[in-house]
This record gives sequence, structure tokens and C-alpha cells, in this order.
Amino acid sequence: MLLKFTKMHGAGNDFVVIDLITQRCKLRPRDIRMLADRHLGVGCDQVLLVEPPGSPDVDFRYRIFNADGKEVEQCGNGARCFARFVRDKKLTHKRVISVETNCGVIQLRIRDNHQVEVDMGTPVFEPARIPFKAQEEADCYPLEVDGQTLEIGAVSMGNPHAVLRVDSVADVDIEHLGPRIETHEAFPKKVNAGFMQVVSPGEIRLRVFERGVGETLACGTGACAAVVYGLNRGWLRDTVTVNLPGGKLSISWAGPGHSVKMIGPTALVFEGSIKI
Ligand SMILES: N[C@@H](CCC[C@H](N)C(=O)O)C(=O)O
Repeated sequence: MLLKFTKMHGAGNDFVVIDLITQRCKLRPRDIRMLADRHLGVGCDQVLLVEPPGSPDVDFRYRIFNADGKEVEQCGNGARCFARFVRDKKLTHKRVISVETNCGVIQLRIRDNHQVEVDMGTPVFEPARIPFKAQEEADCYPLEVDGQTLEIGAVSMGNPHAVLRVDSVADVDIEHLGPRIETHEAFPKKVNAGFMQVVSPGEIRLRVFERGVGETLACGTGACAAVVYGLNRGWLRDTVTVNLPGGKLSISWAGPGHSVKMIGPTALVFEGSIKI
């Protein structure tokens, strides 16, 4: 069949978005891998499927697949692009949209200038729920990688993140360290690895090696994880500008028990059809 798609990005984290409300298709993991392939398909970090909701209390359901074909729980930049997509396609006229994801319902607010605000929910630090193998919950943990001990923060934003503070993101050997942290045995479901440079209490630089993808130009949940880790360590204040290789996000967190708010851009790249 010929499948219609929309290519979008949020701060350079790119997506193939598929409307499964007005068209029907059952995508297999190999279809997802083909769509995500930058040589043989459309090319993206994640494929997003927009579906009807499972309950009348929410507006939509959306599902997220990494480029490796595996379904995941959450995607911050994808959530913003999803909101812009359903408005642009006139699947809703609402500016405040609630959507069911694999880690619960999240709220999105469409602002002006193609910016979208997302309530990303409360961060989870309990090791078993990340999941992360540790005796007890702590602000930071030692992680042995290639004979050196790294100091990491571990947090779930619906999906698992490890965050390391570094002196300079430009000097991180992300191609070497990223895969080793992603597949470290302490993270039974693998992990997204973020490298954070604190510029000031209100500004960080961040590079993320994403689970199931590799280094991306931006990671929304990674930005949230870095800010909550930095706040817990006393390095950051409650609203932080996160500079990623592909753009800027604004992340706010009022502390334990509060949800994390993210504001950032969305962009439409092109639309097309592809044979599945
Ligand atoms: N790019 C995303 C995160 C996508 C999922 C991630 N790779 C995972 O496996 O958890 C974001 O913007 O949050």
C-alpha cells in the first residue's frame, strides 16, 4: 500500500509522523526500520503513529518507535510535533490536547510561533521503576565503564535516562561512551545517555546518545532528565535553557511532586507517500 507520511522535527530531532486515523495500516518492526533508514527510506530518529484514543477522556493516542524498530514509552520532541501535526491536519481544533502514551496521559498546549508546551509528568528516581540496578535511591551513582568510574544521575521521564556532568560537551567522546552506557548491564531496558555542561544556573549545553538511535540533534526527555538531575544536585535553578546541537528548549521544574514543563519548537519538513 501507499502510506502517507509527514516529516517533522523538533530542535533537529526528526520524525516520520503517520496518521492512522484517516488511513489504515499495520506497520511491522521492519517497516519502521525502513521508514527510519536515511538511505533506503525517509529517514528519522523516531516514527510516530497517531491513533484514535482508547478512552473518551483523551483526544488521541500516539505511539513512538525508535529507528531500530522498537516501541518506547515517551518522546518529548515527538510530543510537540504530534500536537502541531494534529492541529495542522485539522484532526482537532483544540489548542490544549491530551494524549495517551505508553507511559500515561500527557497534556500539550499549542502556543504561537510553532512553539508547543508539554507537561511531561513527574520524574521518577526510584531505581526499580527506571529501571536501574542500585541498592537504594541516591542523587548520583557510580557507574563502571571501561575501567573508569563515572558519576551519573538516573531518572525516568517515562523512559530511562542516565545523565553525566562534563566540563565541555565538545570534548565528550560520545561515539565511544554513548553505546557503552546505553547497553550497560545496570540498565535492564537500556538507557538514553545525556552529557551535560553547566554554563550557568539557568543554562546548560547537552548532547544525548539516544537508546535505539545513536546521537540525535536534540532529546526532549533527555533535556528534562538533565535539568531535574542538575536541580537535585544544586547546580541549576528551576527554569533552564537547554542548548542542544539542533536548537534550544526551555525546561522548568518546581521540585519533587511537580511535573516537568517543556517549551520548544516544531517544524514541518515535507510530506509524501511511500510504498509499504
Ligand atoms: N527523542 C526523544 C526520546 C525518544 C525515545 C528514546 N530514544 C528512548 O528510547 O527512550 C525525546 O525527545 O524525548
